[in-house]
Amino acid sequence: MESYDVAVIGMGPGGEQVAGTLAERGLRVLGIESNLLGGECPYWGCIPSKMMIRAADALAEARRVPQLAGSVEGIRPDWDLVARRIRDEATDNWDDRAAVERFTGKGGTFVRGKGKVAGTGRVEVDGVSYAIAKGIVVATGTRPSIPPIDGLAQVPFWTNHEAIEARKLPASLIVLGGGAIGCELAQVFARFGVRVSVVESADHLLPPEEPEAGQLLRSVLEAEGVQVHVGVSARRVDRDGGGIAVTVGTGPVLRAERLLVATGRQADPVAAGLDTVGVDPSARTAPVDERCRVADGVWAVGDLTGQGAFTHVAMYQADIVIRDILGEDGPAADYRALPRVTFTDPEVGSVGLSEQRARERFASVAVGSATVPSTARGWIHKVGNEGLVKLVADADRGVLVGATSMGPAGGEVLGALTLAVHAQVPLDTLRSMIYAYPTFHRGIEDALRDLS
Ligand SMILES: Cc1cc2nc3c(=O)[nH]c(=O)nc-3n(C[C@H](O)[C@H](O)[C@H](O)COP(=O)(O)OP(=O)(O)OC[C@H]3O[C@@H](n4cnc5c(N)ncnc54)[C@H](O)[C@@H]3O)c2cc1C
Ligand SMILES: NC(=O)c1ccc[n+]([C@@H]2O[C@H](COP(=O)([O-])OP(=O)(O)OC[C@H]3O[C@@H](n4cnc5c(N)ncnc54)[C@H](O)[C@@H]3O)[C@@H](O)[C@H]2O)c1
Repeated sequence: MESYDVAVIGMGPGGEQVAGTLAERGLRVLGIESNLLGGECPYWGCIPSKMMIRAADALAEARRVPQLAGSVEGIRPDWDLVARRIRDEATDNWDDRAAVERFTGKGGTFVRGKGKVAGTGRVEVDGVSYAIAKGIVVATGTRPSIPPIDGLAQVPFWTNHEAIEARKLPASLIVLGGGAIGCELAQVFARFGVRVSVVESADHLLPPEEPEAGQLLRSVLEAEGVQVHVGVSARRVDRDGGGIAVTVGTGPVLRAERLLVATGRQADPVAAGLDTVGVDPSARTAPVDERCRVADGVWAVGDLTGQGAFTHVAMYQADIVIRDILGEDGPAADYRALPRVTFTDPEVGSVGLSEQRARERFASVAVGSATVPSTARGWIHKVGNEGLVKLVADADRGVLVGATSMGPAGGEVLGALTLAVHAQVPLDTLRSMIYAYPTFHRGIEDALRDLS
């Protein structure tokens, strides 16, 4: 039986980081990936979707020119340019040769296949066993979660994979799920001329975020022609000629050429063999401690851990696991100041707790907010200036425990708020600092004044 120091099962952003770094540090590392080395983020997630968003935002900015600067003749969206950029620049036509060479160049051994933990110190890849001396790291990510809606299994639909791979856009699209994927892609496709409807079962878009943000995003999308249905679930799905019909609650039947299902993700700890090292077979995610340990000699990172399905979480956890395997000191995982950004226009950035979550946790909560158009920079920006800053403080300790920054560059403004929550900067310190004029981040100062 071949033996290695470390096996990494699943080579998305989390697994790739662990495997590559440990190989560079001289360990004998076996990297196992059933699909493409790099995972969702570079091939069907963050990177190609943000390229799509970049293109859609360029169109939106061009359409704003008449209100600010004159006229732009003949804006003609051309999806072919985006589809080609995704093939040529982002995904190498979904070929991971360069990533595999990067990993083997660091000294790692790569095997393509389905891996699983087979008890302590052992992994199996498609029936072949390997002995693992120091540690097994499981980073198998998630796959789309498909809701049990009558008729859905009988019709063709897109998940993020088909949406990212699209060479040609449909004339119309129903998006099931108004979360991060649903909202980002709905806006992209609408800006390229697709008639888009979004169906979200929660009572506002982006349900984990502040309701104000979800409501504002809804009005922005509607102003761009997207039909938004919130607080209703799809009851059934049927074929409708060459397209799809979705019956929403007791209400309308939506019809479109295509359906995109973006209703969340699911992990599978048992498929990764984690039950063989003591994980409850009914667990929906891999239970990890503050060092991402699952059991003796077994770690998990990334979406599989359920600590936030973001590339930056996978990479943050990867660094913790690398240190733990190498026996190096360093801080344990701390998710209090976990930032997330939905890259719609306006961007919706948030960190830490929402007001509701904070009220569940702390006796005395203060909130303050400011709208972007009411700031000097927002007013100057004019068209496309929708947004807000909302702060949530634990009033007893006088520190921020959560914040939202929505607006143009909302994800960038979030940086200052993430630092404040992470470092527990006293509110008085935040109030006494100087905010450059006229920046979007001056909205933070206005919201601090509003805290009560
Ligand atoms: C459309 C979209 C846009 C996104 N945008 C952003 C964004 O802007 N910012 C952000 O932070 N996050 C974004 N995300 C989320 C981000 O892609 C994920 O959080 C990240 O990829 C998770 O990394 P991971 O390493 O946990 O798993 P994954 O990237 O899911 O990788 C897991 C890998 O494991 C492999 N695998 C699974 N089972 C096995 C097995 N048994 N054996 C071998 N290999 C296996 C899979 O093939 C896969 O390659 C986006 C996601 C999507 C879908
Ligand atoms: N910018 C980013 O960082 C970014 C972008 C895209 C995705 N992601 C990550 O990928 C994950 C998956 O994205 P997602 O959008 O699929 O999941 P999500 O959990 O963010 O959103 C899914 C949405 O679908 C809704 N929903 C569930 N069942 C439904 C049904 N039957 N009918 C109507 N609505 C239903 C949920 O209420 C939820 O709002 C995200 O949670 C996020 O962590 C991140």
